[in-house]
Amino acid sequence: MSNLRIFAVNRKKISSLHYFNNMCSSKIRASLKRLKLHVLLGRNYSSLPGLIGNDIKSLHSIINPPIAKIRNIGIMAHIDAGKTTTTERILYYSGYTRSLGDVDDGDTVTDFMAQERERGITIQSAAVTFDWKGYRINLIDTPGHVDFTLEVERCLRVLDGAVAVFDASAGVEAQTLTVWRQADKHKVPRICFLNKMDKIGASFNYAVESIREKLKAKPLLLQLPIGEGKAFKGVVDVVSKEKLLWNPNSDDGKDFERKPLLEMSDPKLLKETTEARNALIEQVADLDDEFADLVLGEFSENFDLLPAEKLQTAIHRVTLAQTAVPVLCGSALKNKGVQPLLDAITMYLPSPEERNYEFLERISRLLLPFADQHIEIPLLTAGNIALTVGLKHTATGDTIVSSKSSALAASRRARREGEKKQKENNETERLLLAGVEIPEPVFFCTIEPPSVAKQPDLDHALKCLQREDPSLKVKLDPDSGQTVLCGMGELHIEIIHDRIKREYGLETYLGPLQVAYREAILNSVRATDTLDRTLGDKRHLVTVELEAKPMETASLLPVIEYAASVAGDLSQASREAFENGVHSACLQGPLLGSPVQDVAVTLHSLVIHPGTSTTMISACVSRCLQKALKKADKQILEPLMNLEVTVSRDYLSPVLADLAQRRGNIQEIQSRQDNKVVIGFVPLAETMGYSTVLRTLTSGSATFALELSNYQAMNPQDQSTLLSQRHGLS
Ligand SMILES: Nc1nc2c(ncn2[C@@H]2O[C@H](COP(=O)(O)OP(=O)(O)OP(=O)(O)O)[C@@H](O)[C@H]2O)c(=O)[nH]1
Repeated sequence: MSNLRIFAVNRKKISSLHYFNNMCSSKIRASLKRLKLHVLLGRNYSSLPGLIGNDIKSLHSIINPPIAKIRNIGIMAHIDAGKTTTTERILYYSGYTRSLGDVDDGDTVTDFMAQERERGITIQSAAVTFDWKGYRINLIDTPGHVDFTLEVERCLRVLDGAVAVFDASAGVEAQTLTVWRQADKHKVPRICFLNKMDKIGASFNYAVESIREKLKAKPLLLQLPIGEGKAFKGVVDVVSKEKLLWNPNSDDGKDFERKPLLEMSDPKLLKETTEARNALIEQVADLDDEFADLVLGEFSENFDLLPAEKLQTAIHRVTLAQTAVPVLCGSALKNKGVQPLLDAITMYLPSPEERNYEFLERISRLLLPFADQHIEIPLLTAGNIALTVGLKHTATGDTIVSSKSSALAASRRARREGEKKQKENNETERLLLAGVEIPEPVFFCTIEPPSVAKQPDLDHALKCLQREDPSLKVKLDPDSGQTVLCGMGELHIEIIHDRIKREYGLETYLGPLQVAYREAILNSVRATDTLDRTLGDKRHLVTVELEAKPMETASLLPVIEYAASVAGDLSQASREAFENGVHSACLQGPLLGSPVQDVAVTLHSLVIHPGTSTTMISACVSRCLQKALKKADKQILEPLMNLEVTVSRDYLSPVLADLAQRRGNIQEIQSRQDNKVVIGFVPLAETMGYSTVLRTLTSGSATFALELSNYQAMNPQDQSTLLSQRHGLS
């Protein structure tokens, strides 16, 4: 951090968004070389926000908009709901791009990685900055595929607000639930955009109902659709009682008219809208006391007299308090409804200062991100997103602070905050950005460089990729010495493999993909062990007696207990040595060498000869525990996935038949318009290559989502087949 100049401002409450992308310097250099502001990959870009032509002098002013005018937002959704398409429209209408990108043509701004363009999916979050009606919007497009949930989480924790995009024909889908929960965890205010209103089967009411039921959220209907499916023409603004109709002859959706609803021309729509507006007013008044006072006082006789701005301000407060979510609708693909969505982002989502962060940092080398381009900027104020370089030891999830003492103060505060976590409106609650929770990987495989001489290059590439993506784990197989990649799914590992080739020029070889199993014991066992070793002239002698027993914790962390006879006599160093030994033994179970879950270990006796090193104590404990685990009755646990397949009725039977062969357990089959949604569980081991098979079975018409549910015991027959395979017996 040598070239980092930082200062902190304590007096004033300043919000700040510390989004420092941990790009490796080589990657940054590559990006800088590519830095051309106006031409990128054949797309037609407009100038930077606020810049007139190429006037770099005005850069200072564009970098520091008033904080109240900044919106740091993310777009999140289930895969294929239309995040990238919506983002493209947003960029186009804001003037950031001069042509409309298309996911299906592979030329979008935010999906700039080669893999994203080829596969038509978002993998890495991309940040873009643009202006809309005097507001500065920093927008992050996040991936929808479950293999990349960590990427979503690392974005959510720095966002001030988010737009949740839904496919209006499907409503809430599996991955929406996951990201919604993540957004709940990081307390990110949201608005919902029901996209694909043009699609056959699109249903505004159905989608709203699913938000209410599945997300347990209170939808505030700020718009009503005018027509659905092919008949979708525009929307009604419920707050202002206006209709917004897009010119059917406009090919980019820029041309639309906003007209008040009139009794003469639209009696039915006006009646519906008035009812919807009254319901909205009542709903907001229920959630916001200040607004309730206003409504009950001045406007109780006639809600029609209530000015739109008063309602908007109250909706803003309710959105910020996360007691309800505004709902809008449209069709990004057909260029309808995106401009009002932008208005809603500026109107209802909070500015960073409303979110109570307290840091301001200044760093000497700062870059402003424009998807895969970066422009160097002199300074950055609170609430903005920037990249910085040269932070060699930081990784995704770190919070950067201004000095050691402020870090200490922050951690003290965080501890205090933990103690009074239950208290509402805790001002310090958001001071430290919560670290990202890194999910345990479920798949692994070996990776080999093209030649031994290239191993250091591979190690370097993996180190860089891991810092960007902590859900990728890399370890050495202790027996074979091979490098092992552990990831969140088949696609995740495939993409890593691809990136090593494209970004680091290394052609690597992957071994077969293996499932990350776990092991558990079924009964209590006791063991003793003695280690007696003389190293140089020093004798290390230790005897341990311990007991391992099964326990339902669903955790890889062993529960450690001390028998009353030893508890008082142990020094802190011996305790730590014992715990280290237990942890290391639990990493490698006796059946497959997989981690051991659900185990409690009790120390009954530990006799240490004076001068014995703590390493030797740990080694003895570890060996003793392994002995105990070996003696116990054992069980392999396999990852079980929640599966949701959306398939048209015609293809339901082959999909179900295939799932039966994959040891699938179907819980429910729902109807969703013309589709069937199959919900159930399937062991991860049976999902390899599922996307290809599903595509073939359904002529590409089905979609699916997988998410880790839990680890379940394998049945004895499957377990013995697996063990024979692993031990080369079949
Ligand atoms: N009918 C219709 N199709 C849409 C609409 N918006 C997007 N699509 C299509 O839906 C598909 C997925 O769109 P994307 O924008 O890539 O969705 P995404 O949510 O970014 O997907 P991931 O990045 O893979 O998570 C593409 O084929 C789009 O053309 C819409 O408003 N109406």
